[in-house]
Amino acid sequence: MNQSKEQRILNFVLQNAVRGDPCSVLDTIDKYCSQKEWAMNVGNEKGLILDKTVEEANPSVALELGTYCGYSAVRIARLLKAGAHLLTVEFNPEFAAIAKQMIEFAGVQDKVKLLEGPSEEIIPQLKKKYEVDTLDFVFLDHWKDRYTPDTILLQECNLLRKGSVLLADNVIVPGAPEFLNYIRNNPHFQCTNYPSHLEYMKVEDAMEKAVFLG
Ligand SMILES: O=C(NC/C=C/[C@H]1OC[C@H](O)[C@@H]1O)c1cc([N+](=O)[O-])cc(O)c1O
Ligand SMILES: [Mg+2]
Repeated sequence: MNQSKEQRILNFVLQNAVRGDPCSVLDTIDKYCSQKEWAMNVGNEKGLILDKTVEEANPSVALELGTYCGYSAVRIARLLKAGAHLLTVEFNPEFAAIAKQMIEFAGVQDKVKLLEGPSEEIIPQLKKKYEVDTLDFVFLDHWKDRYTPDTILLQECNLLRKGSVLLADNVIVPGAPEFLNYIRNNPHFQCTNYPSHLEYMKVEDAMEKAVFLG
């Protein structure tokens, strides 16, 4: 049975990146996906916006929705302080298996917990099953029509505190118009838009930051 694109990306990393070096893993994925096969990693341009947002938030507990191959999980985990950790949620078992290997190769496995399943099932389990109090940072990069319901669910589950930072990828392409409408008209969030480009393409995209005001 021939390999998936995601398996080809992982193999390219295993053969060309430096084990235990997160930056080399990120650069190698970006090289493959810009030169050989496009893939939906956040990429280096939007990745720099993600880096700055994570550094500013300096989270103890971070959540990512939509792991895919683990590119942004590695990107976030490499910036976390000692004792901080990232919970990342992936619904697709094939992607989760690839991401697990990517995270381990990068050497950030001690900072990352990969949770397999639908976000709407996992979010309500975070407090009791995964011992989360509140989330300091949330990266939304999963199904675009889940951004709004999952943001509402995070609030209903009391997982946000005053100052929690949400960052959403792809608010232009593929687009999350209903999320933008929800979050920008919600008085409990302070929003900032970061224009950028779709990963590996000359297509406009943007990220939206939303700080929970409590
Ligand atoms: O669908 C996108 N992301 C949704 C990811 C979906 C995955 O996460 C949840 C589910 O397991 C699925 O495997 C996406 C699509 C494009 N795109 O250009 O098509 C670009 C991006 O950055 C994206 O995050
Ligand atoms: Mg994305």
